[in-house]
Amino acid sequence: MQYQSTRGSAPSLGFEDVTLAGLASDGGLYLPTSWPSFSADDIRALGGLSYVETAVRVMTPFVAESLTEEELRELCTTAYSRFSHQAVVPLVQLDHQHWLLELFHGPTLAFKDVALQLLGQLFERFLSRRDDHLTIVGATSGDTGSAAIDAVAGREKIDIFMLHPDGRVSDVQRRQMTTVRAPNVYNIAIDGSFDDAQALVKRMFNDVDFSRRFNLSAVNSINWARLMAQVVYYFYAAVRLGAPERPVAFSVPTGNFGDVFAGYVAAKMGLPVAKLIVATNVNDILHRALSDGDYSQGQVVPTATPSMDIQVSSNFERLLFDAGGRNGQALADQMRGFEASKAMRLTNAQRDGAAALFSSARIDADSMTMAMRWAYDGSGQIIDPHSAIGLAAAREAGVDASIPVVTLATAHPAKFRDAVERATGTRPPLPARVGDLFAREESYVKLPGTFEAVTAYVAERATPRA
Ligand SMILES: Cc1ncc(COP(=O)(O)O)c(C=O)c1O
Ligand SMILES: N[C@@H](CCOP(=O)(O)O)C(=O)O
Repeated sequence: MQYQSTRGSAPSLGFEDVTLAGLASDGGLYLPTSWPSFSADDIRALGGLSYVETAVRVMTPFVAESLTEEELRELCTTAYSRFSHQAVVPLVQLDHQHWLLELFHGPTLAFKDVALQLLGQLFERFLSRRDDHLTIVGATSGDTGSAAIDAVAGREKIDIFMLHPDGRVSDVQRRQMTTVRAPNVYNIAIDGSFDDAQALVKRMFNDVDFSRRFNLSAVNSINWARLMAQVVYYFYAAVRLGAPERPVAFSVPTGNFGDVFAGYVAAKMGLPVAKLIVATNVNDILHRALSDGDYSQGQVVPTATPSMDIQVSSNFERLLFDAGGRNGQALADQMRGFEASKAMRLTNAQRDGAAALFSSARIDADSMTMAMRWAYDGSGQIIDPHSAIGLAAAREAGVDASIPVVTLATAHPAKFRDAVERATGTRPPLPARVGDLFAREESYVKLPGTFEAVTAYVAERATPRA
C-alpha cells in the first residue's frame, strides 16, 4: 500500500515512512492511493472476534509492507492491554434505536487512546529499525495531549512538545498532561486558541530546515496512522449491530474531523454505513461547510466542550481531496486560498461527494444539556458534554427507525465534571487510575503564541539530527 499527499507534490511513501513523517512535505495530508475493499463475507467473518483480532483484520491491508500480521497483532495486543474494559470499546444501548460506543476506557479516558496507544507502539517499532530520533510537536484542545504524552512518555528516541491553549482546557485535561514527569515531555501553554496552536505546529512542519533538523513527527490526526486505528471501531460496532446485513448510522462529535473521517474510510472499505452525522458545537465551520458549502473560519467561542472548540478542521482536507476527485494540484490551490483569506467555498463535486454520506448539525448549550439529561433520566447513563453533542445530533437526525444509530462517546464524564454536574446534578468521581491527579505537581511553561517563541523553546531542548 502506497500513500499520496492531498496536495499532489510530495513523494508517495509506504506506511512506515508515512507514520514517521506525520505531515507530507508539500503541506498536505497522506491518504492511501486506493481504499482496501472488504466484501460482505469479510465483514461477516469479523463477527465474534475480539477487538484486537478485529483490529488486525481491518488494519492489515494498510500496513502489510511494513509489518507482518504477527507483528501487528503483537503491537495491538500491547496497545489495548491497558484498556480497563474487556471489550476495549463497549456498546451501550440507550433505547430501541440509540447506542453509545464508549471509547474512553483507555489510560487517559478519551477516544484518543485507541489510536495513540497503538501509535506509541508503532513509533517504537519503526525507530528500533533505524538509528534515528523523533521530535513530536503537537497541538491539543485537551485530549490528544494527554493521550499522546501517555503513549510516548519515557521513550528514549522521542521528545514530545505539546501545545495547548492556555486556560481553555478543563482542569482534569490540563493536569493529565502537566503532571506527567518524564525527561522527554514538554508542555507548553500558549496564549491563543487551539487553532493558533495547530497553525504553529503546521508552520513548524512547513519550515523545511527546522523540520529536517529535528526530524519532526506528528501525533495529531494529521498523522494517517491515527485515523487508521480509529477505522477499526466502526467495523467492531457495526458488526455487533448486524452488519453486513444491516446498515448502521454513526453520530460523531466533531472538531478536527479525524474521528468522523475514519468512519468515511470504513464506508469506503465496504462497511454498510447509512449515515455519518457530523455534530459540532457553536464553533460550526463544519456544519456550515457540509450544509451550505461555506468553509469560512469564524472566531473560536469557548464552550463546555473545549475539545471541539475548533474552527479549522485539519482532516476536512482529506475529505475534500477524496470526495472531490483526488486532484492534488487543484486542492493545493484551494487550500492556499483558504490559508490566505480564511474562507473558501466547496466545489460542487466536493459537496456532492460529501452529501452522499454526511449530514451535520450544530448543537447549542441547551440541546447539549438536554441530551445529557435524556441519557441520565432515561437509562442512568452519565455522559460527557462532547458525547452529548453527538447524541443530540443523533436524535435530531431523523434516521429511519429500522437503522441503529451509534453515538461515539468520546470522553469519560469525569474529565468534564463541572459541566456534567451542572446538567445532571451528579458529579462523576475520578476513576481510580487518575484518582490522585489533583495531588500531583504540575510542570509547564507559558509562551506567547508566536512562531519565534515556540521554535526557540523547542530548538533549545530537542535533539537535533546527527
Ligand atoms: C472528547 C472529544 N470529542 C470530540 C473530539 C473531536 O474529534 P475530532 O477532532 O477527531 O473531530 C475531540 C478532539 O479531537 C475530543 O477530545
Ligand atoms: N480535540 C483535539 C484537537 C486535536 O485533534 P487531533 O485529533 O487532530 O489530535 C484534542 O483533544 O486535542
